[in-house]
Amino acid sequence: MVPPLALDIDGTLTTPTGRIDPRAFELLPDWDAPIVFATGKAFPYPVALAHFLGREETVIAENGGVAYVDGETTVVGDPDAARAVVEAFRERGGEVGWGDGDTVNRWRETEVACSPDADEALLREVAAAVDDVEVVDTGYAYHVKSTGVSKGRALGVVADALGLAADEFVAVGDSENDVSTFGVAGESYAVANADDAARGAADEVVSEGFMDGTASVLAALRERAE
Ligand SMILES: O=C(O)COP(=O)(O)O
Ligand SMILES: [Mg+2]
Repeated sequence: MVPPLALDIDGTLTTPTGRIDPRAFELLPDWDAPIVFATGKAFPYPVALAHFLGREETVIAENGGVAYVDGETTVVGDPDAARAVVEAFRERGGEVGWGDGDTVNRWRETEVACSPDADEALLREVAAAVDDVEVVDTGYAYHVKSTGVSKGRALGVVADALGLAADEFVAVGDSENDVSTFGVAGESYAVANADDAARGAADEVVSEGFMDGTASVLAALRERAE
């Protein structure tokens, strides 16, 4: 039996230019165990990915702020604190940086994401003045979120609902926001493009990056299960 998977999206299932790697559509639809898509992106993104892969919509979004499994949504964190930080950041001249429509934050319920081009030093300075809020850098965004909210904690909730333990999952990821997942999963892999935090937390750093790395982990898990 192949193991259940907790898969990060950006940097893990994508190409270096941010597209979903087409191999996701070959490898994931028939994976014969639960897959949890665990992302920093807003709720609709992993739901759409699961939907178009023909998988159960079992997802963790917003770095653990939102979890969805078996039709049940769990929302944790203090969006008002995150929004207050970003408001103060704006008042001091900071820009969230996604342009006019801002689809990055439009459906975000528990945190606020700022563009990688945003003024990191100013954002961190403003956030440091507010209790229980932190800034997490995924390489794709600076997330202003409640401390204590994490993908790893959400994986516990989701696993429980599936009748599994979090340590039955194999996790693959690439950044700081995957460290908590790596901490609770039974086995964890950082792809080669991973940041130092993810590399340090993973059981293994694979030699290939992005979907090349993830595909090699999946192939090894499949082989082991045969
Ligand atoms: O939304 C981000 O910043 C990164 O998303 P990810 O957690 O899927 O890598
Ligand atoms: Mg990622």
